Amino acid sequence: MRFVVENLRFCYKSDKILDDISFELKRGDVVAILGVNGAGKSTLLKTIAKVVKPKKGTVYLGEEDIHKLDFSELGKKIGYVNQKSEGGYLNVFDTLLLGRKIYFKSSPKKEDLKRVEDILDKLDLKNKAFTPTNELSGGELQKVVIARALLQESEVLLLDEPTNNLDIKNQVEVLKLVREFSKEKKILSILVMHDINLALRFCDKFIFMKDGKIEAEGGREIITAELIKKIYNIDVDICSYRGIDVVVFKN
Ligand SMILES: Nc1ncnc2c1ncn2[C@@H]1O[C@H](COP(=O)(O)OP(=O)(O)OP(=O)(O)O)[C@@H](O)[C@H]1O
Repeated sequence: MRFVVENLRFCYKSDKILDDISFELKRGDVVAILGVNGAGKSTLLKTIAKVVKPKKGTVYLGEEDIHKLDFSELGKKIGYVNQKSEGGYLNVFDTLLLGRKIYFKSSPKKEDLKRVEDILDKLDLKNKAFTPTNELSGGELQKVVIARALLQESEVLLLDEPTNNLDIKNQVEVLKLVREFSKEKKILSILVMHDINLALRFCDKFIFMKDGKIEAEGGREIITAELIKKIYNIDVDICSYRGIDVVVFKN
């Protein structure tokens, strides 16, 4: 199953924010979208998720133009977590159960409850299960909204800066889980990220944006000191530590 973004263009009033964005990805891939502040990364996710309407272009999932689907159909195909989440009066358990709502009618099945319990355990949130989400810390809330999106098991998962607010252990836990879900359930995960080293550890494919356009895309072989200089205007070395590529900035 192919996921194809074709000639997307988006403007805020007269400002062109996305210009002729095209790429093709496949299910099971974990993809990082990288680039400087203001490059258009969040706008690209919003345009794919139909939060904003493109001026031009199409997004296909298989043969289907996903922008022609209504919102409930779209929800089954695309999960989207934006940069800023707000808590509410529902507790963590019920909030997570909402992620399973498309799989049951009036009451949840045993399987749905089990899925929620498992993810609470994996993300170390068991002790917060009955806490209203508006009483969580920023990082705890971030984990809950990502967990809810994972439980939805949509075909494409869009996460805008998923490790924002998270300490280093939770950054690793969340990205591990996103990767596990993507591989097990053949979900295409597209993540806006700033930390290139985390992206290198957890993603298979990289899309670098600059001024609303794609500057480079591909596997880890595209991440070179030249590309980093071109995108961020900083000098780096790319080293290998225990077989892992690491980007280190030079003084
Ligand atoms: N609601 C809006 N109205 C007008 N312009 C906007 C709006 N939202 C974003 N923009 C502009 O669109 C451009 C792209 O913003 P976007 O949030 O997509 O960038 P980004 O690459 O995700 O940045 P960051 O890394 O800082 O989150 C920026 O120049 C921003 O000022």
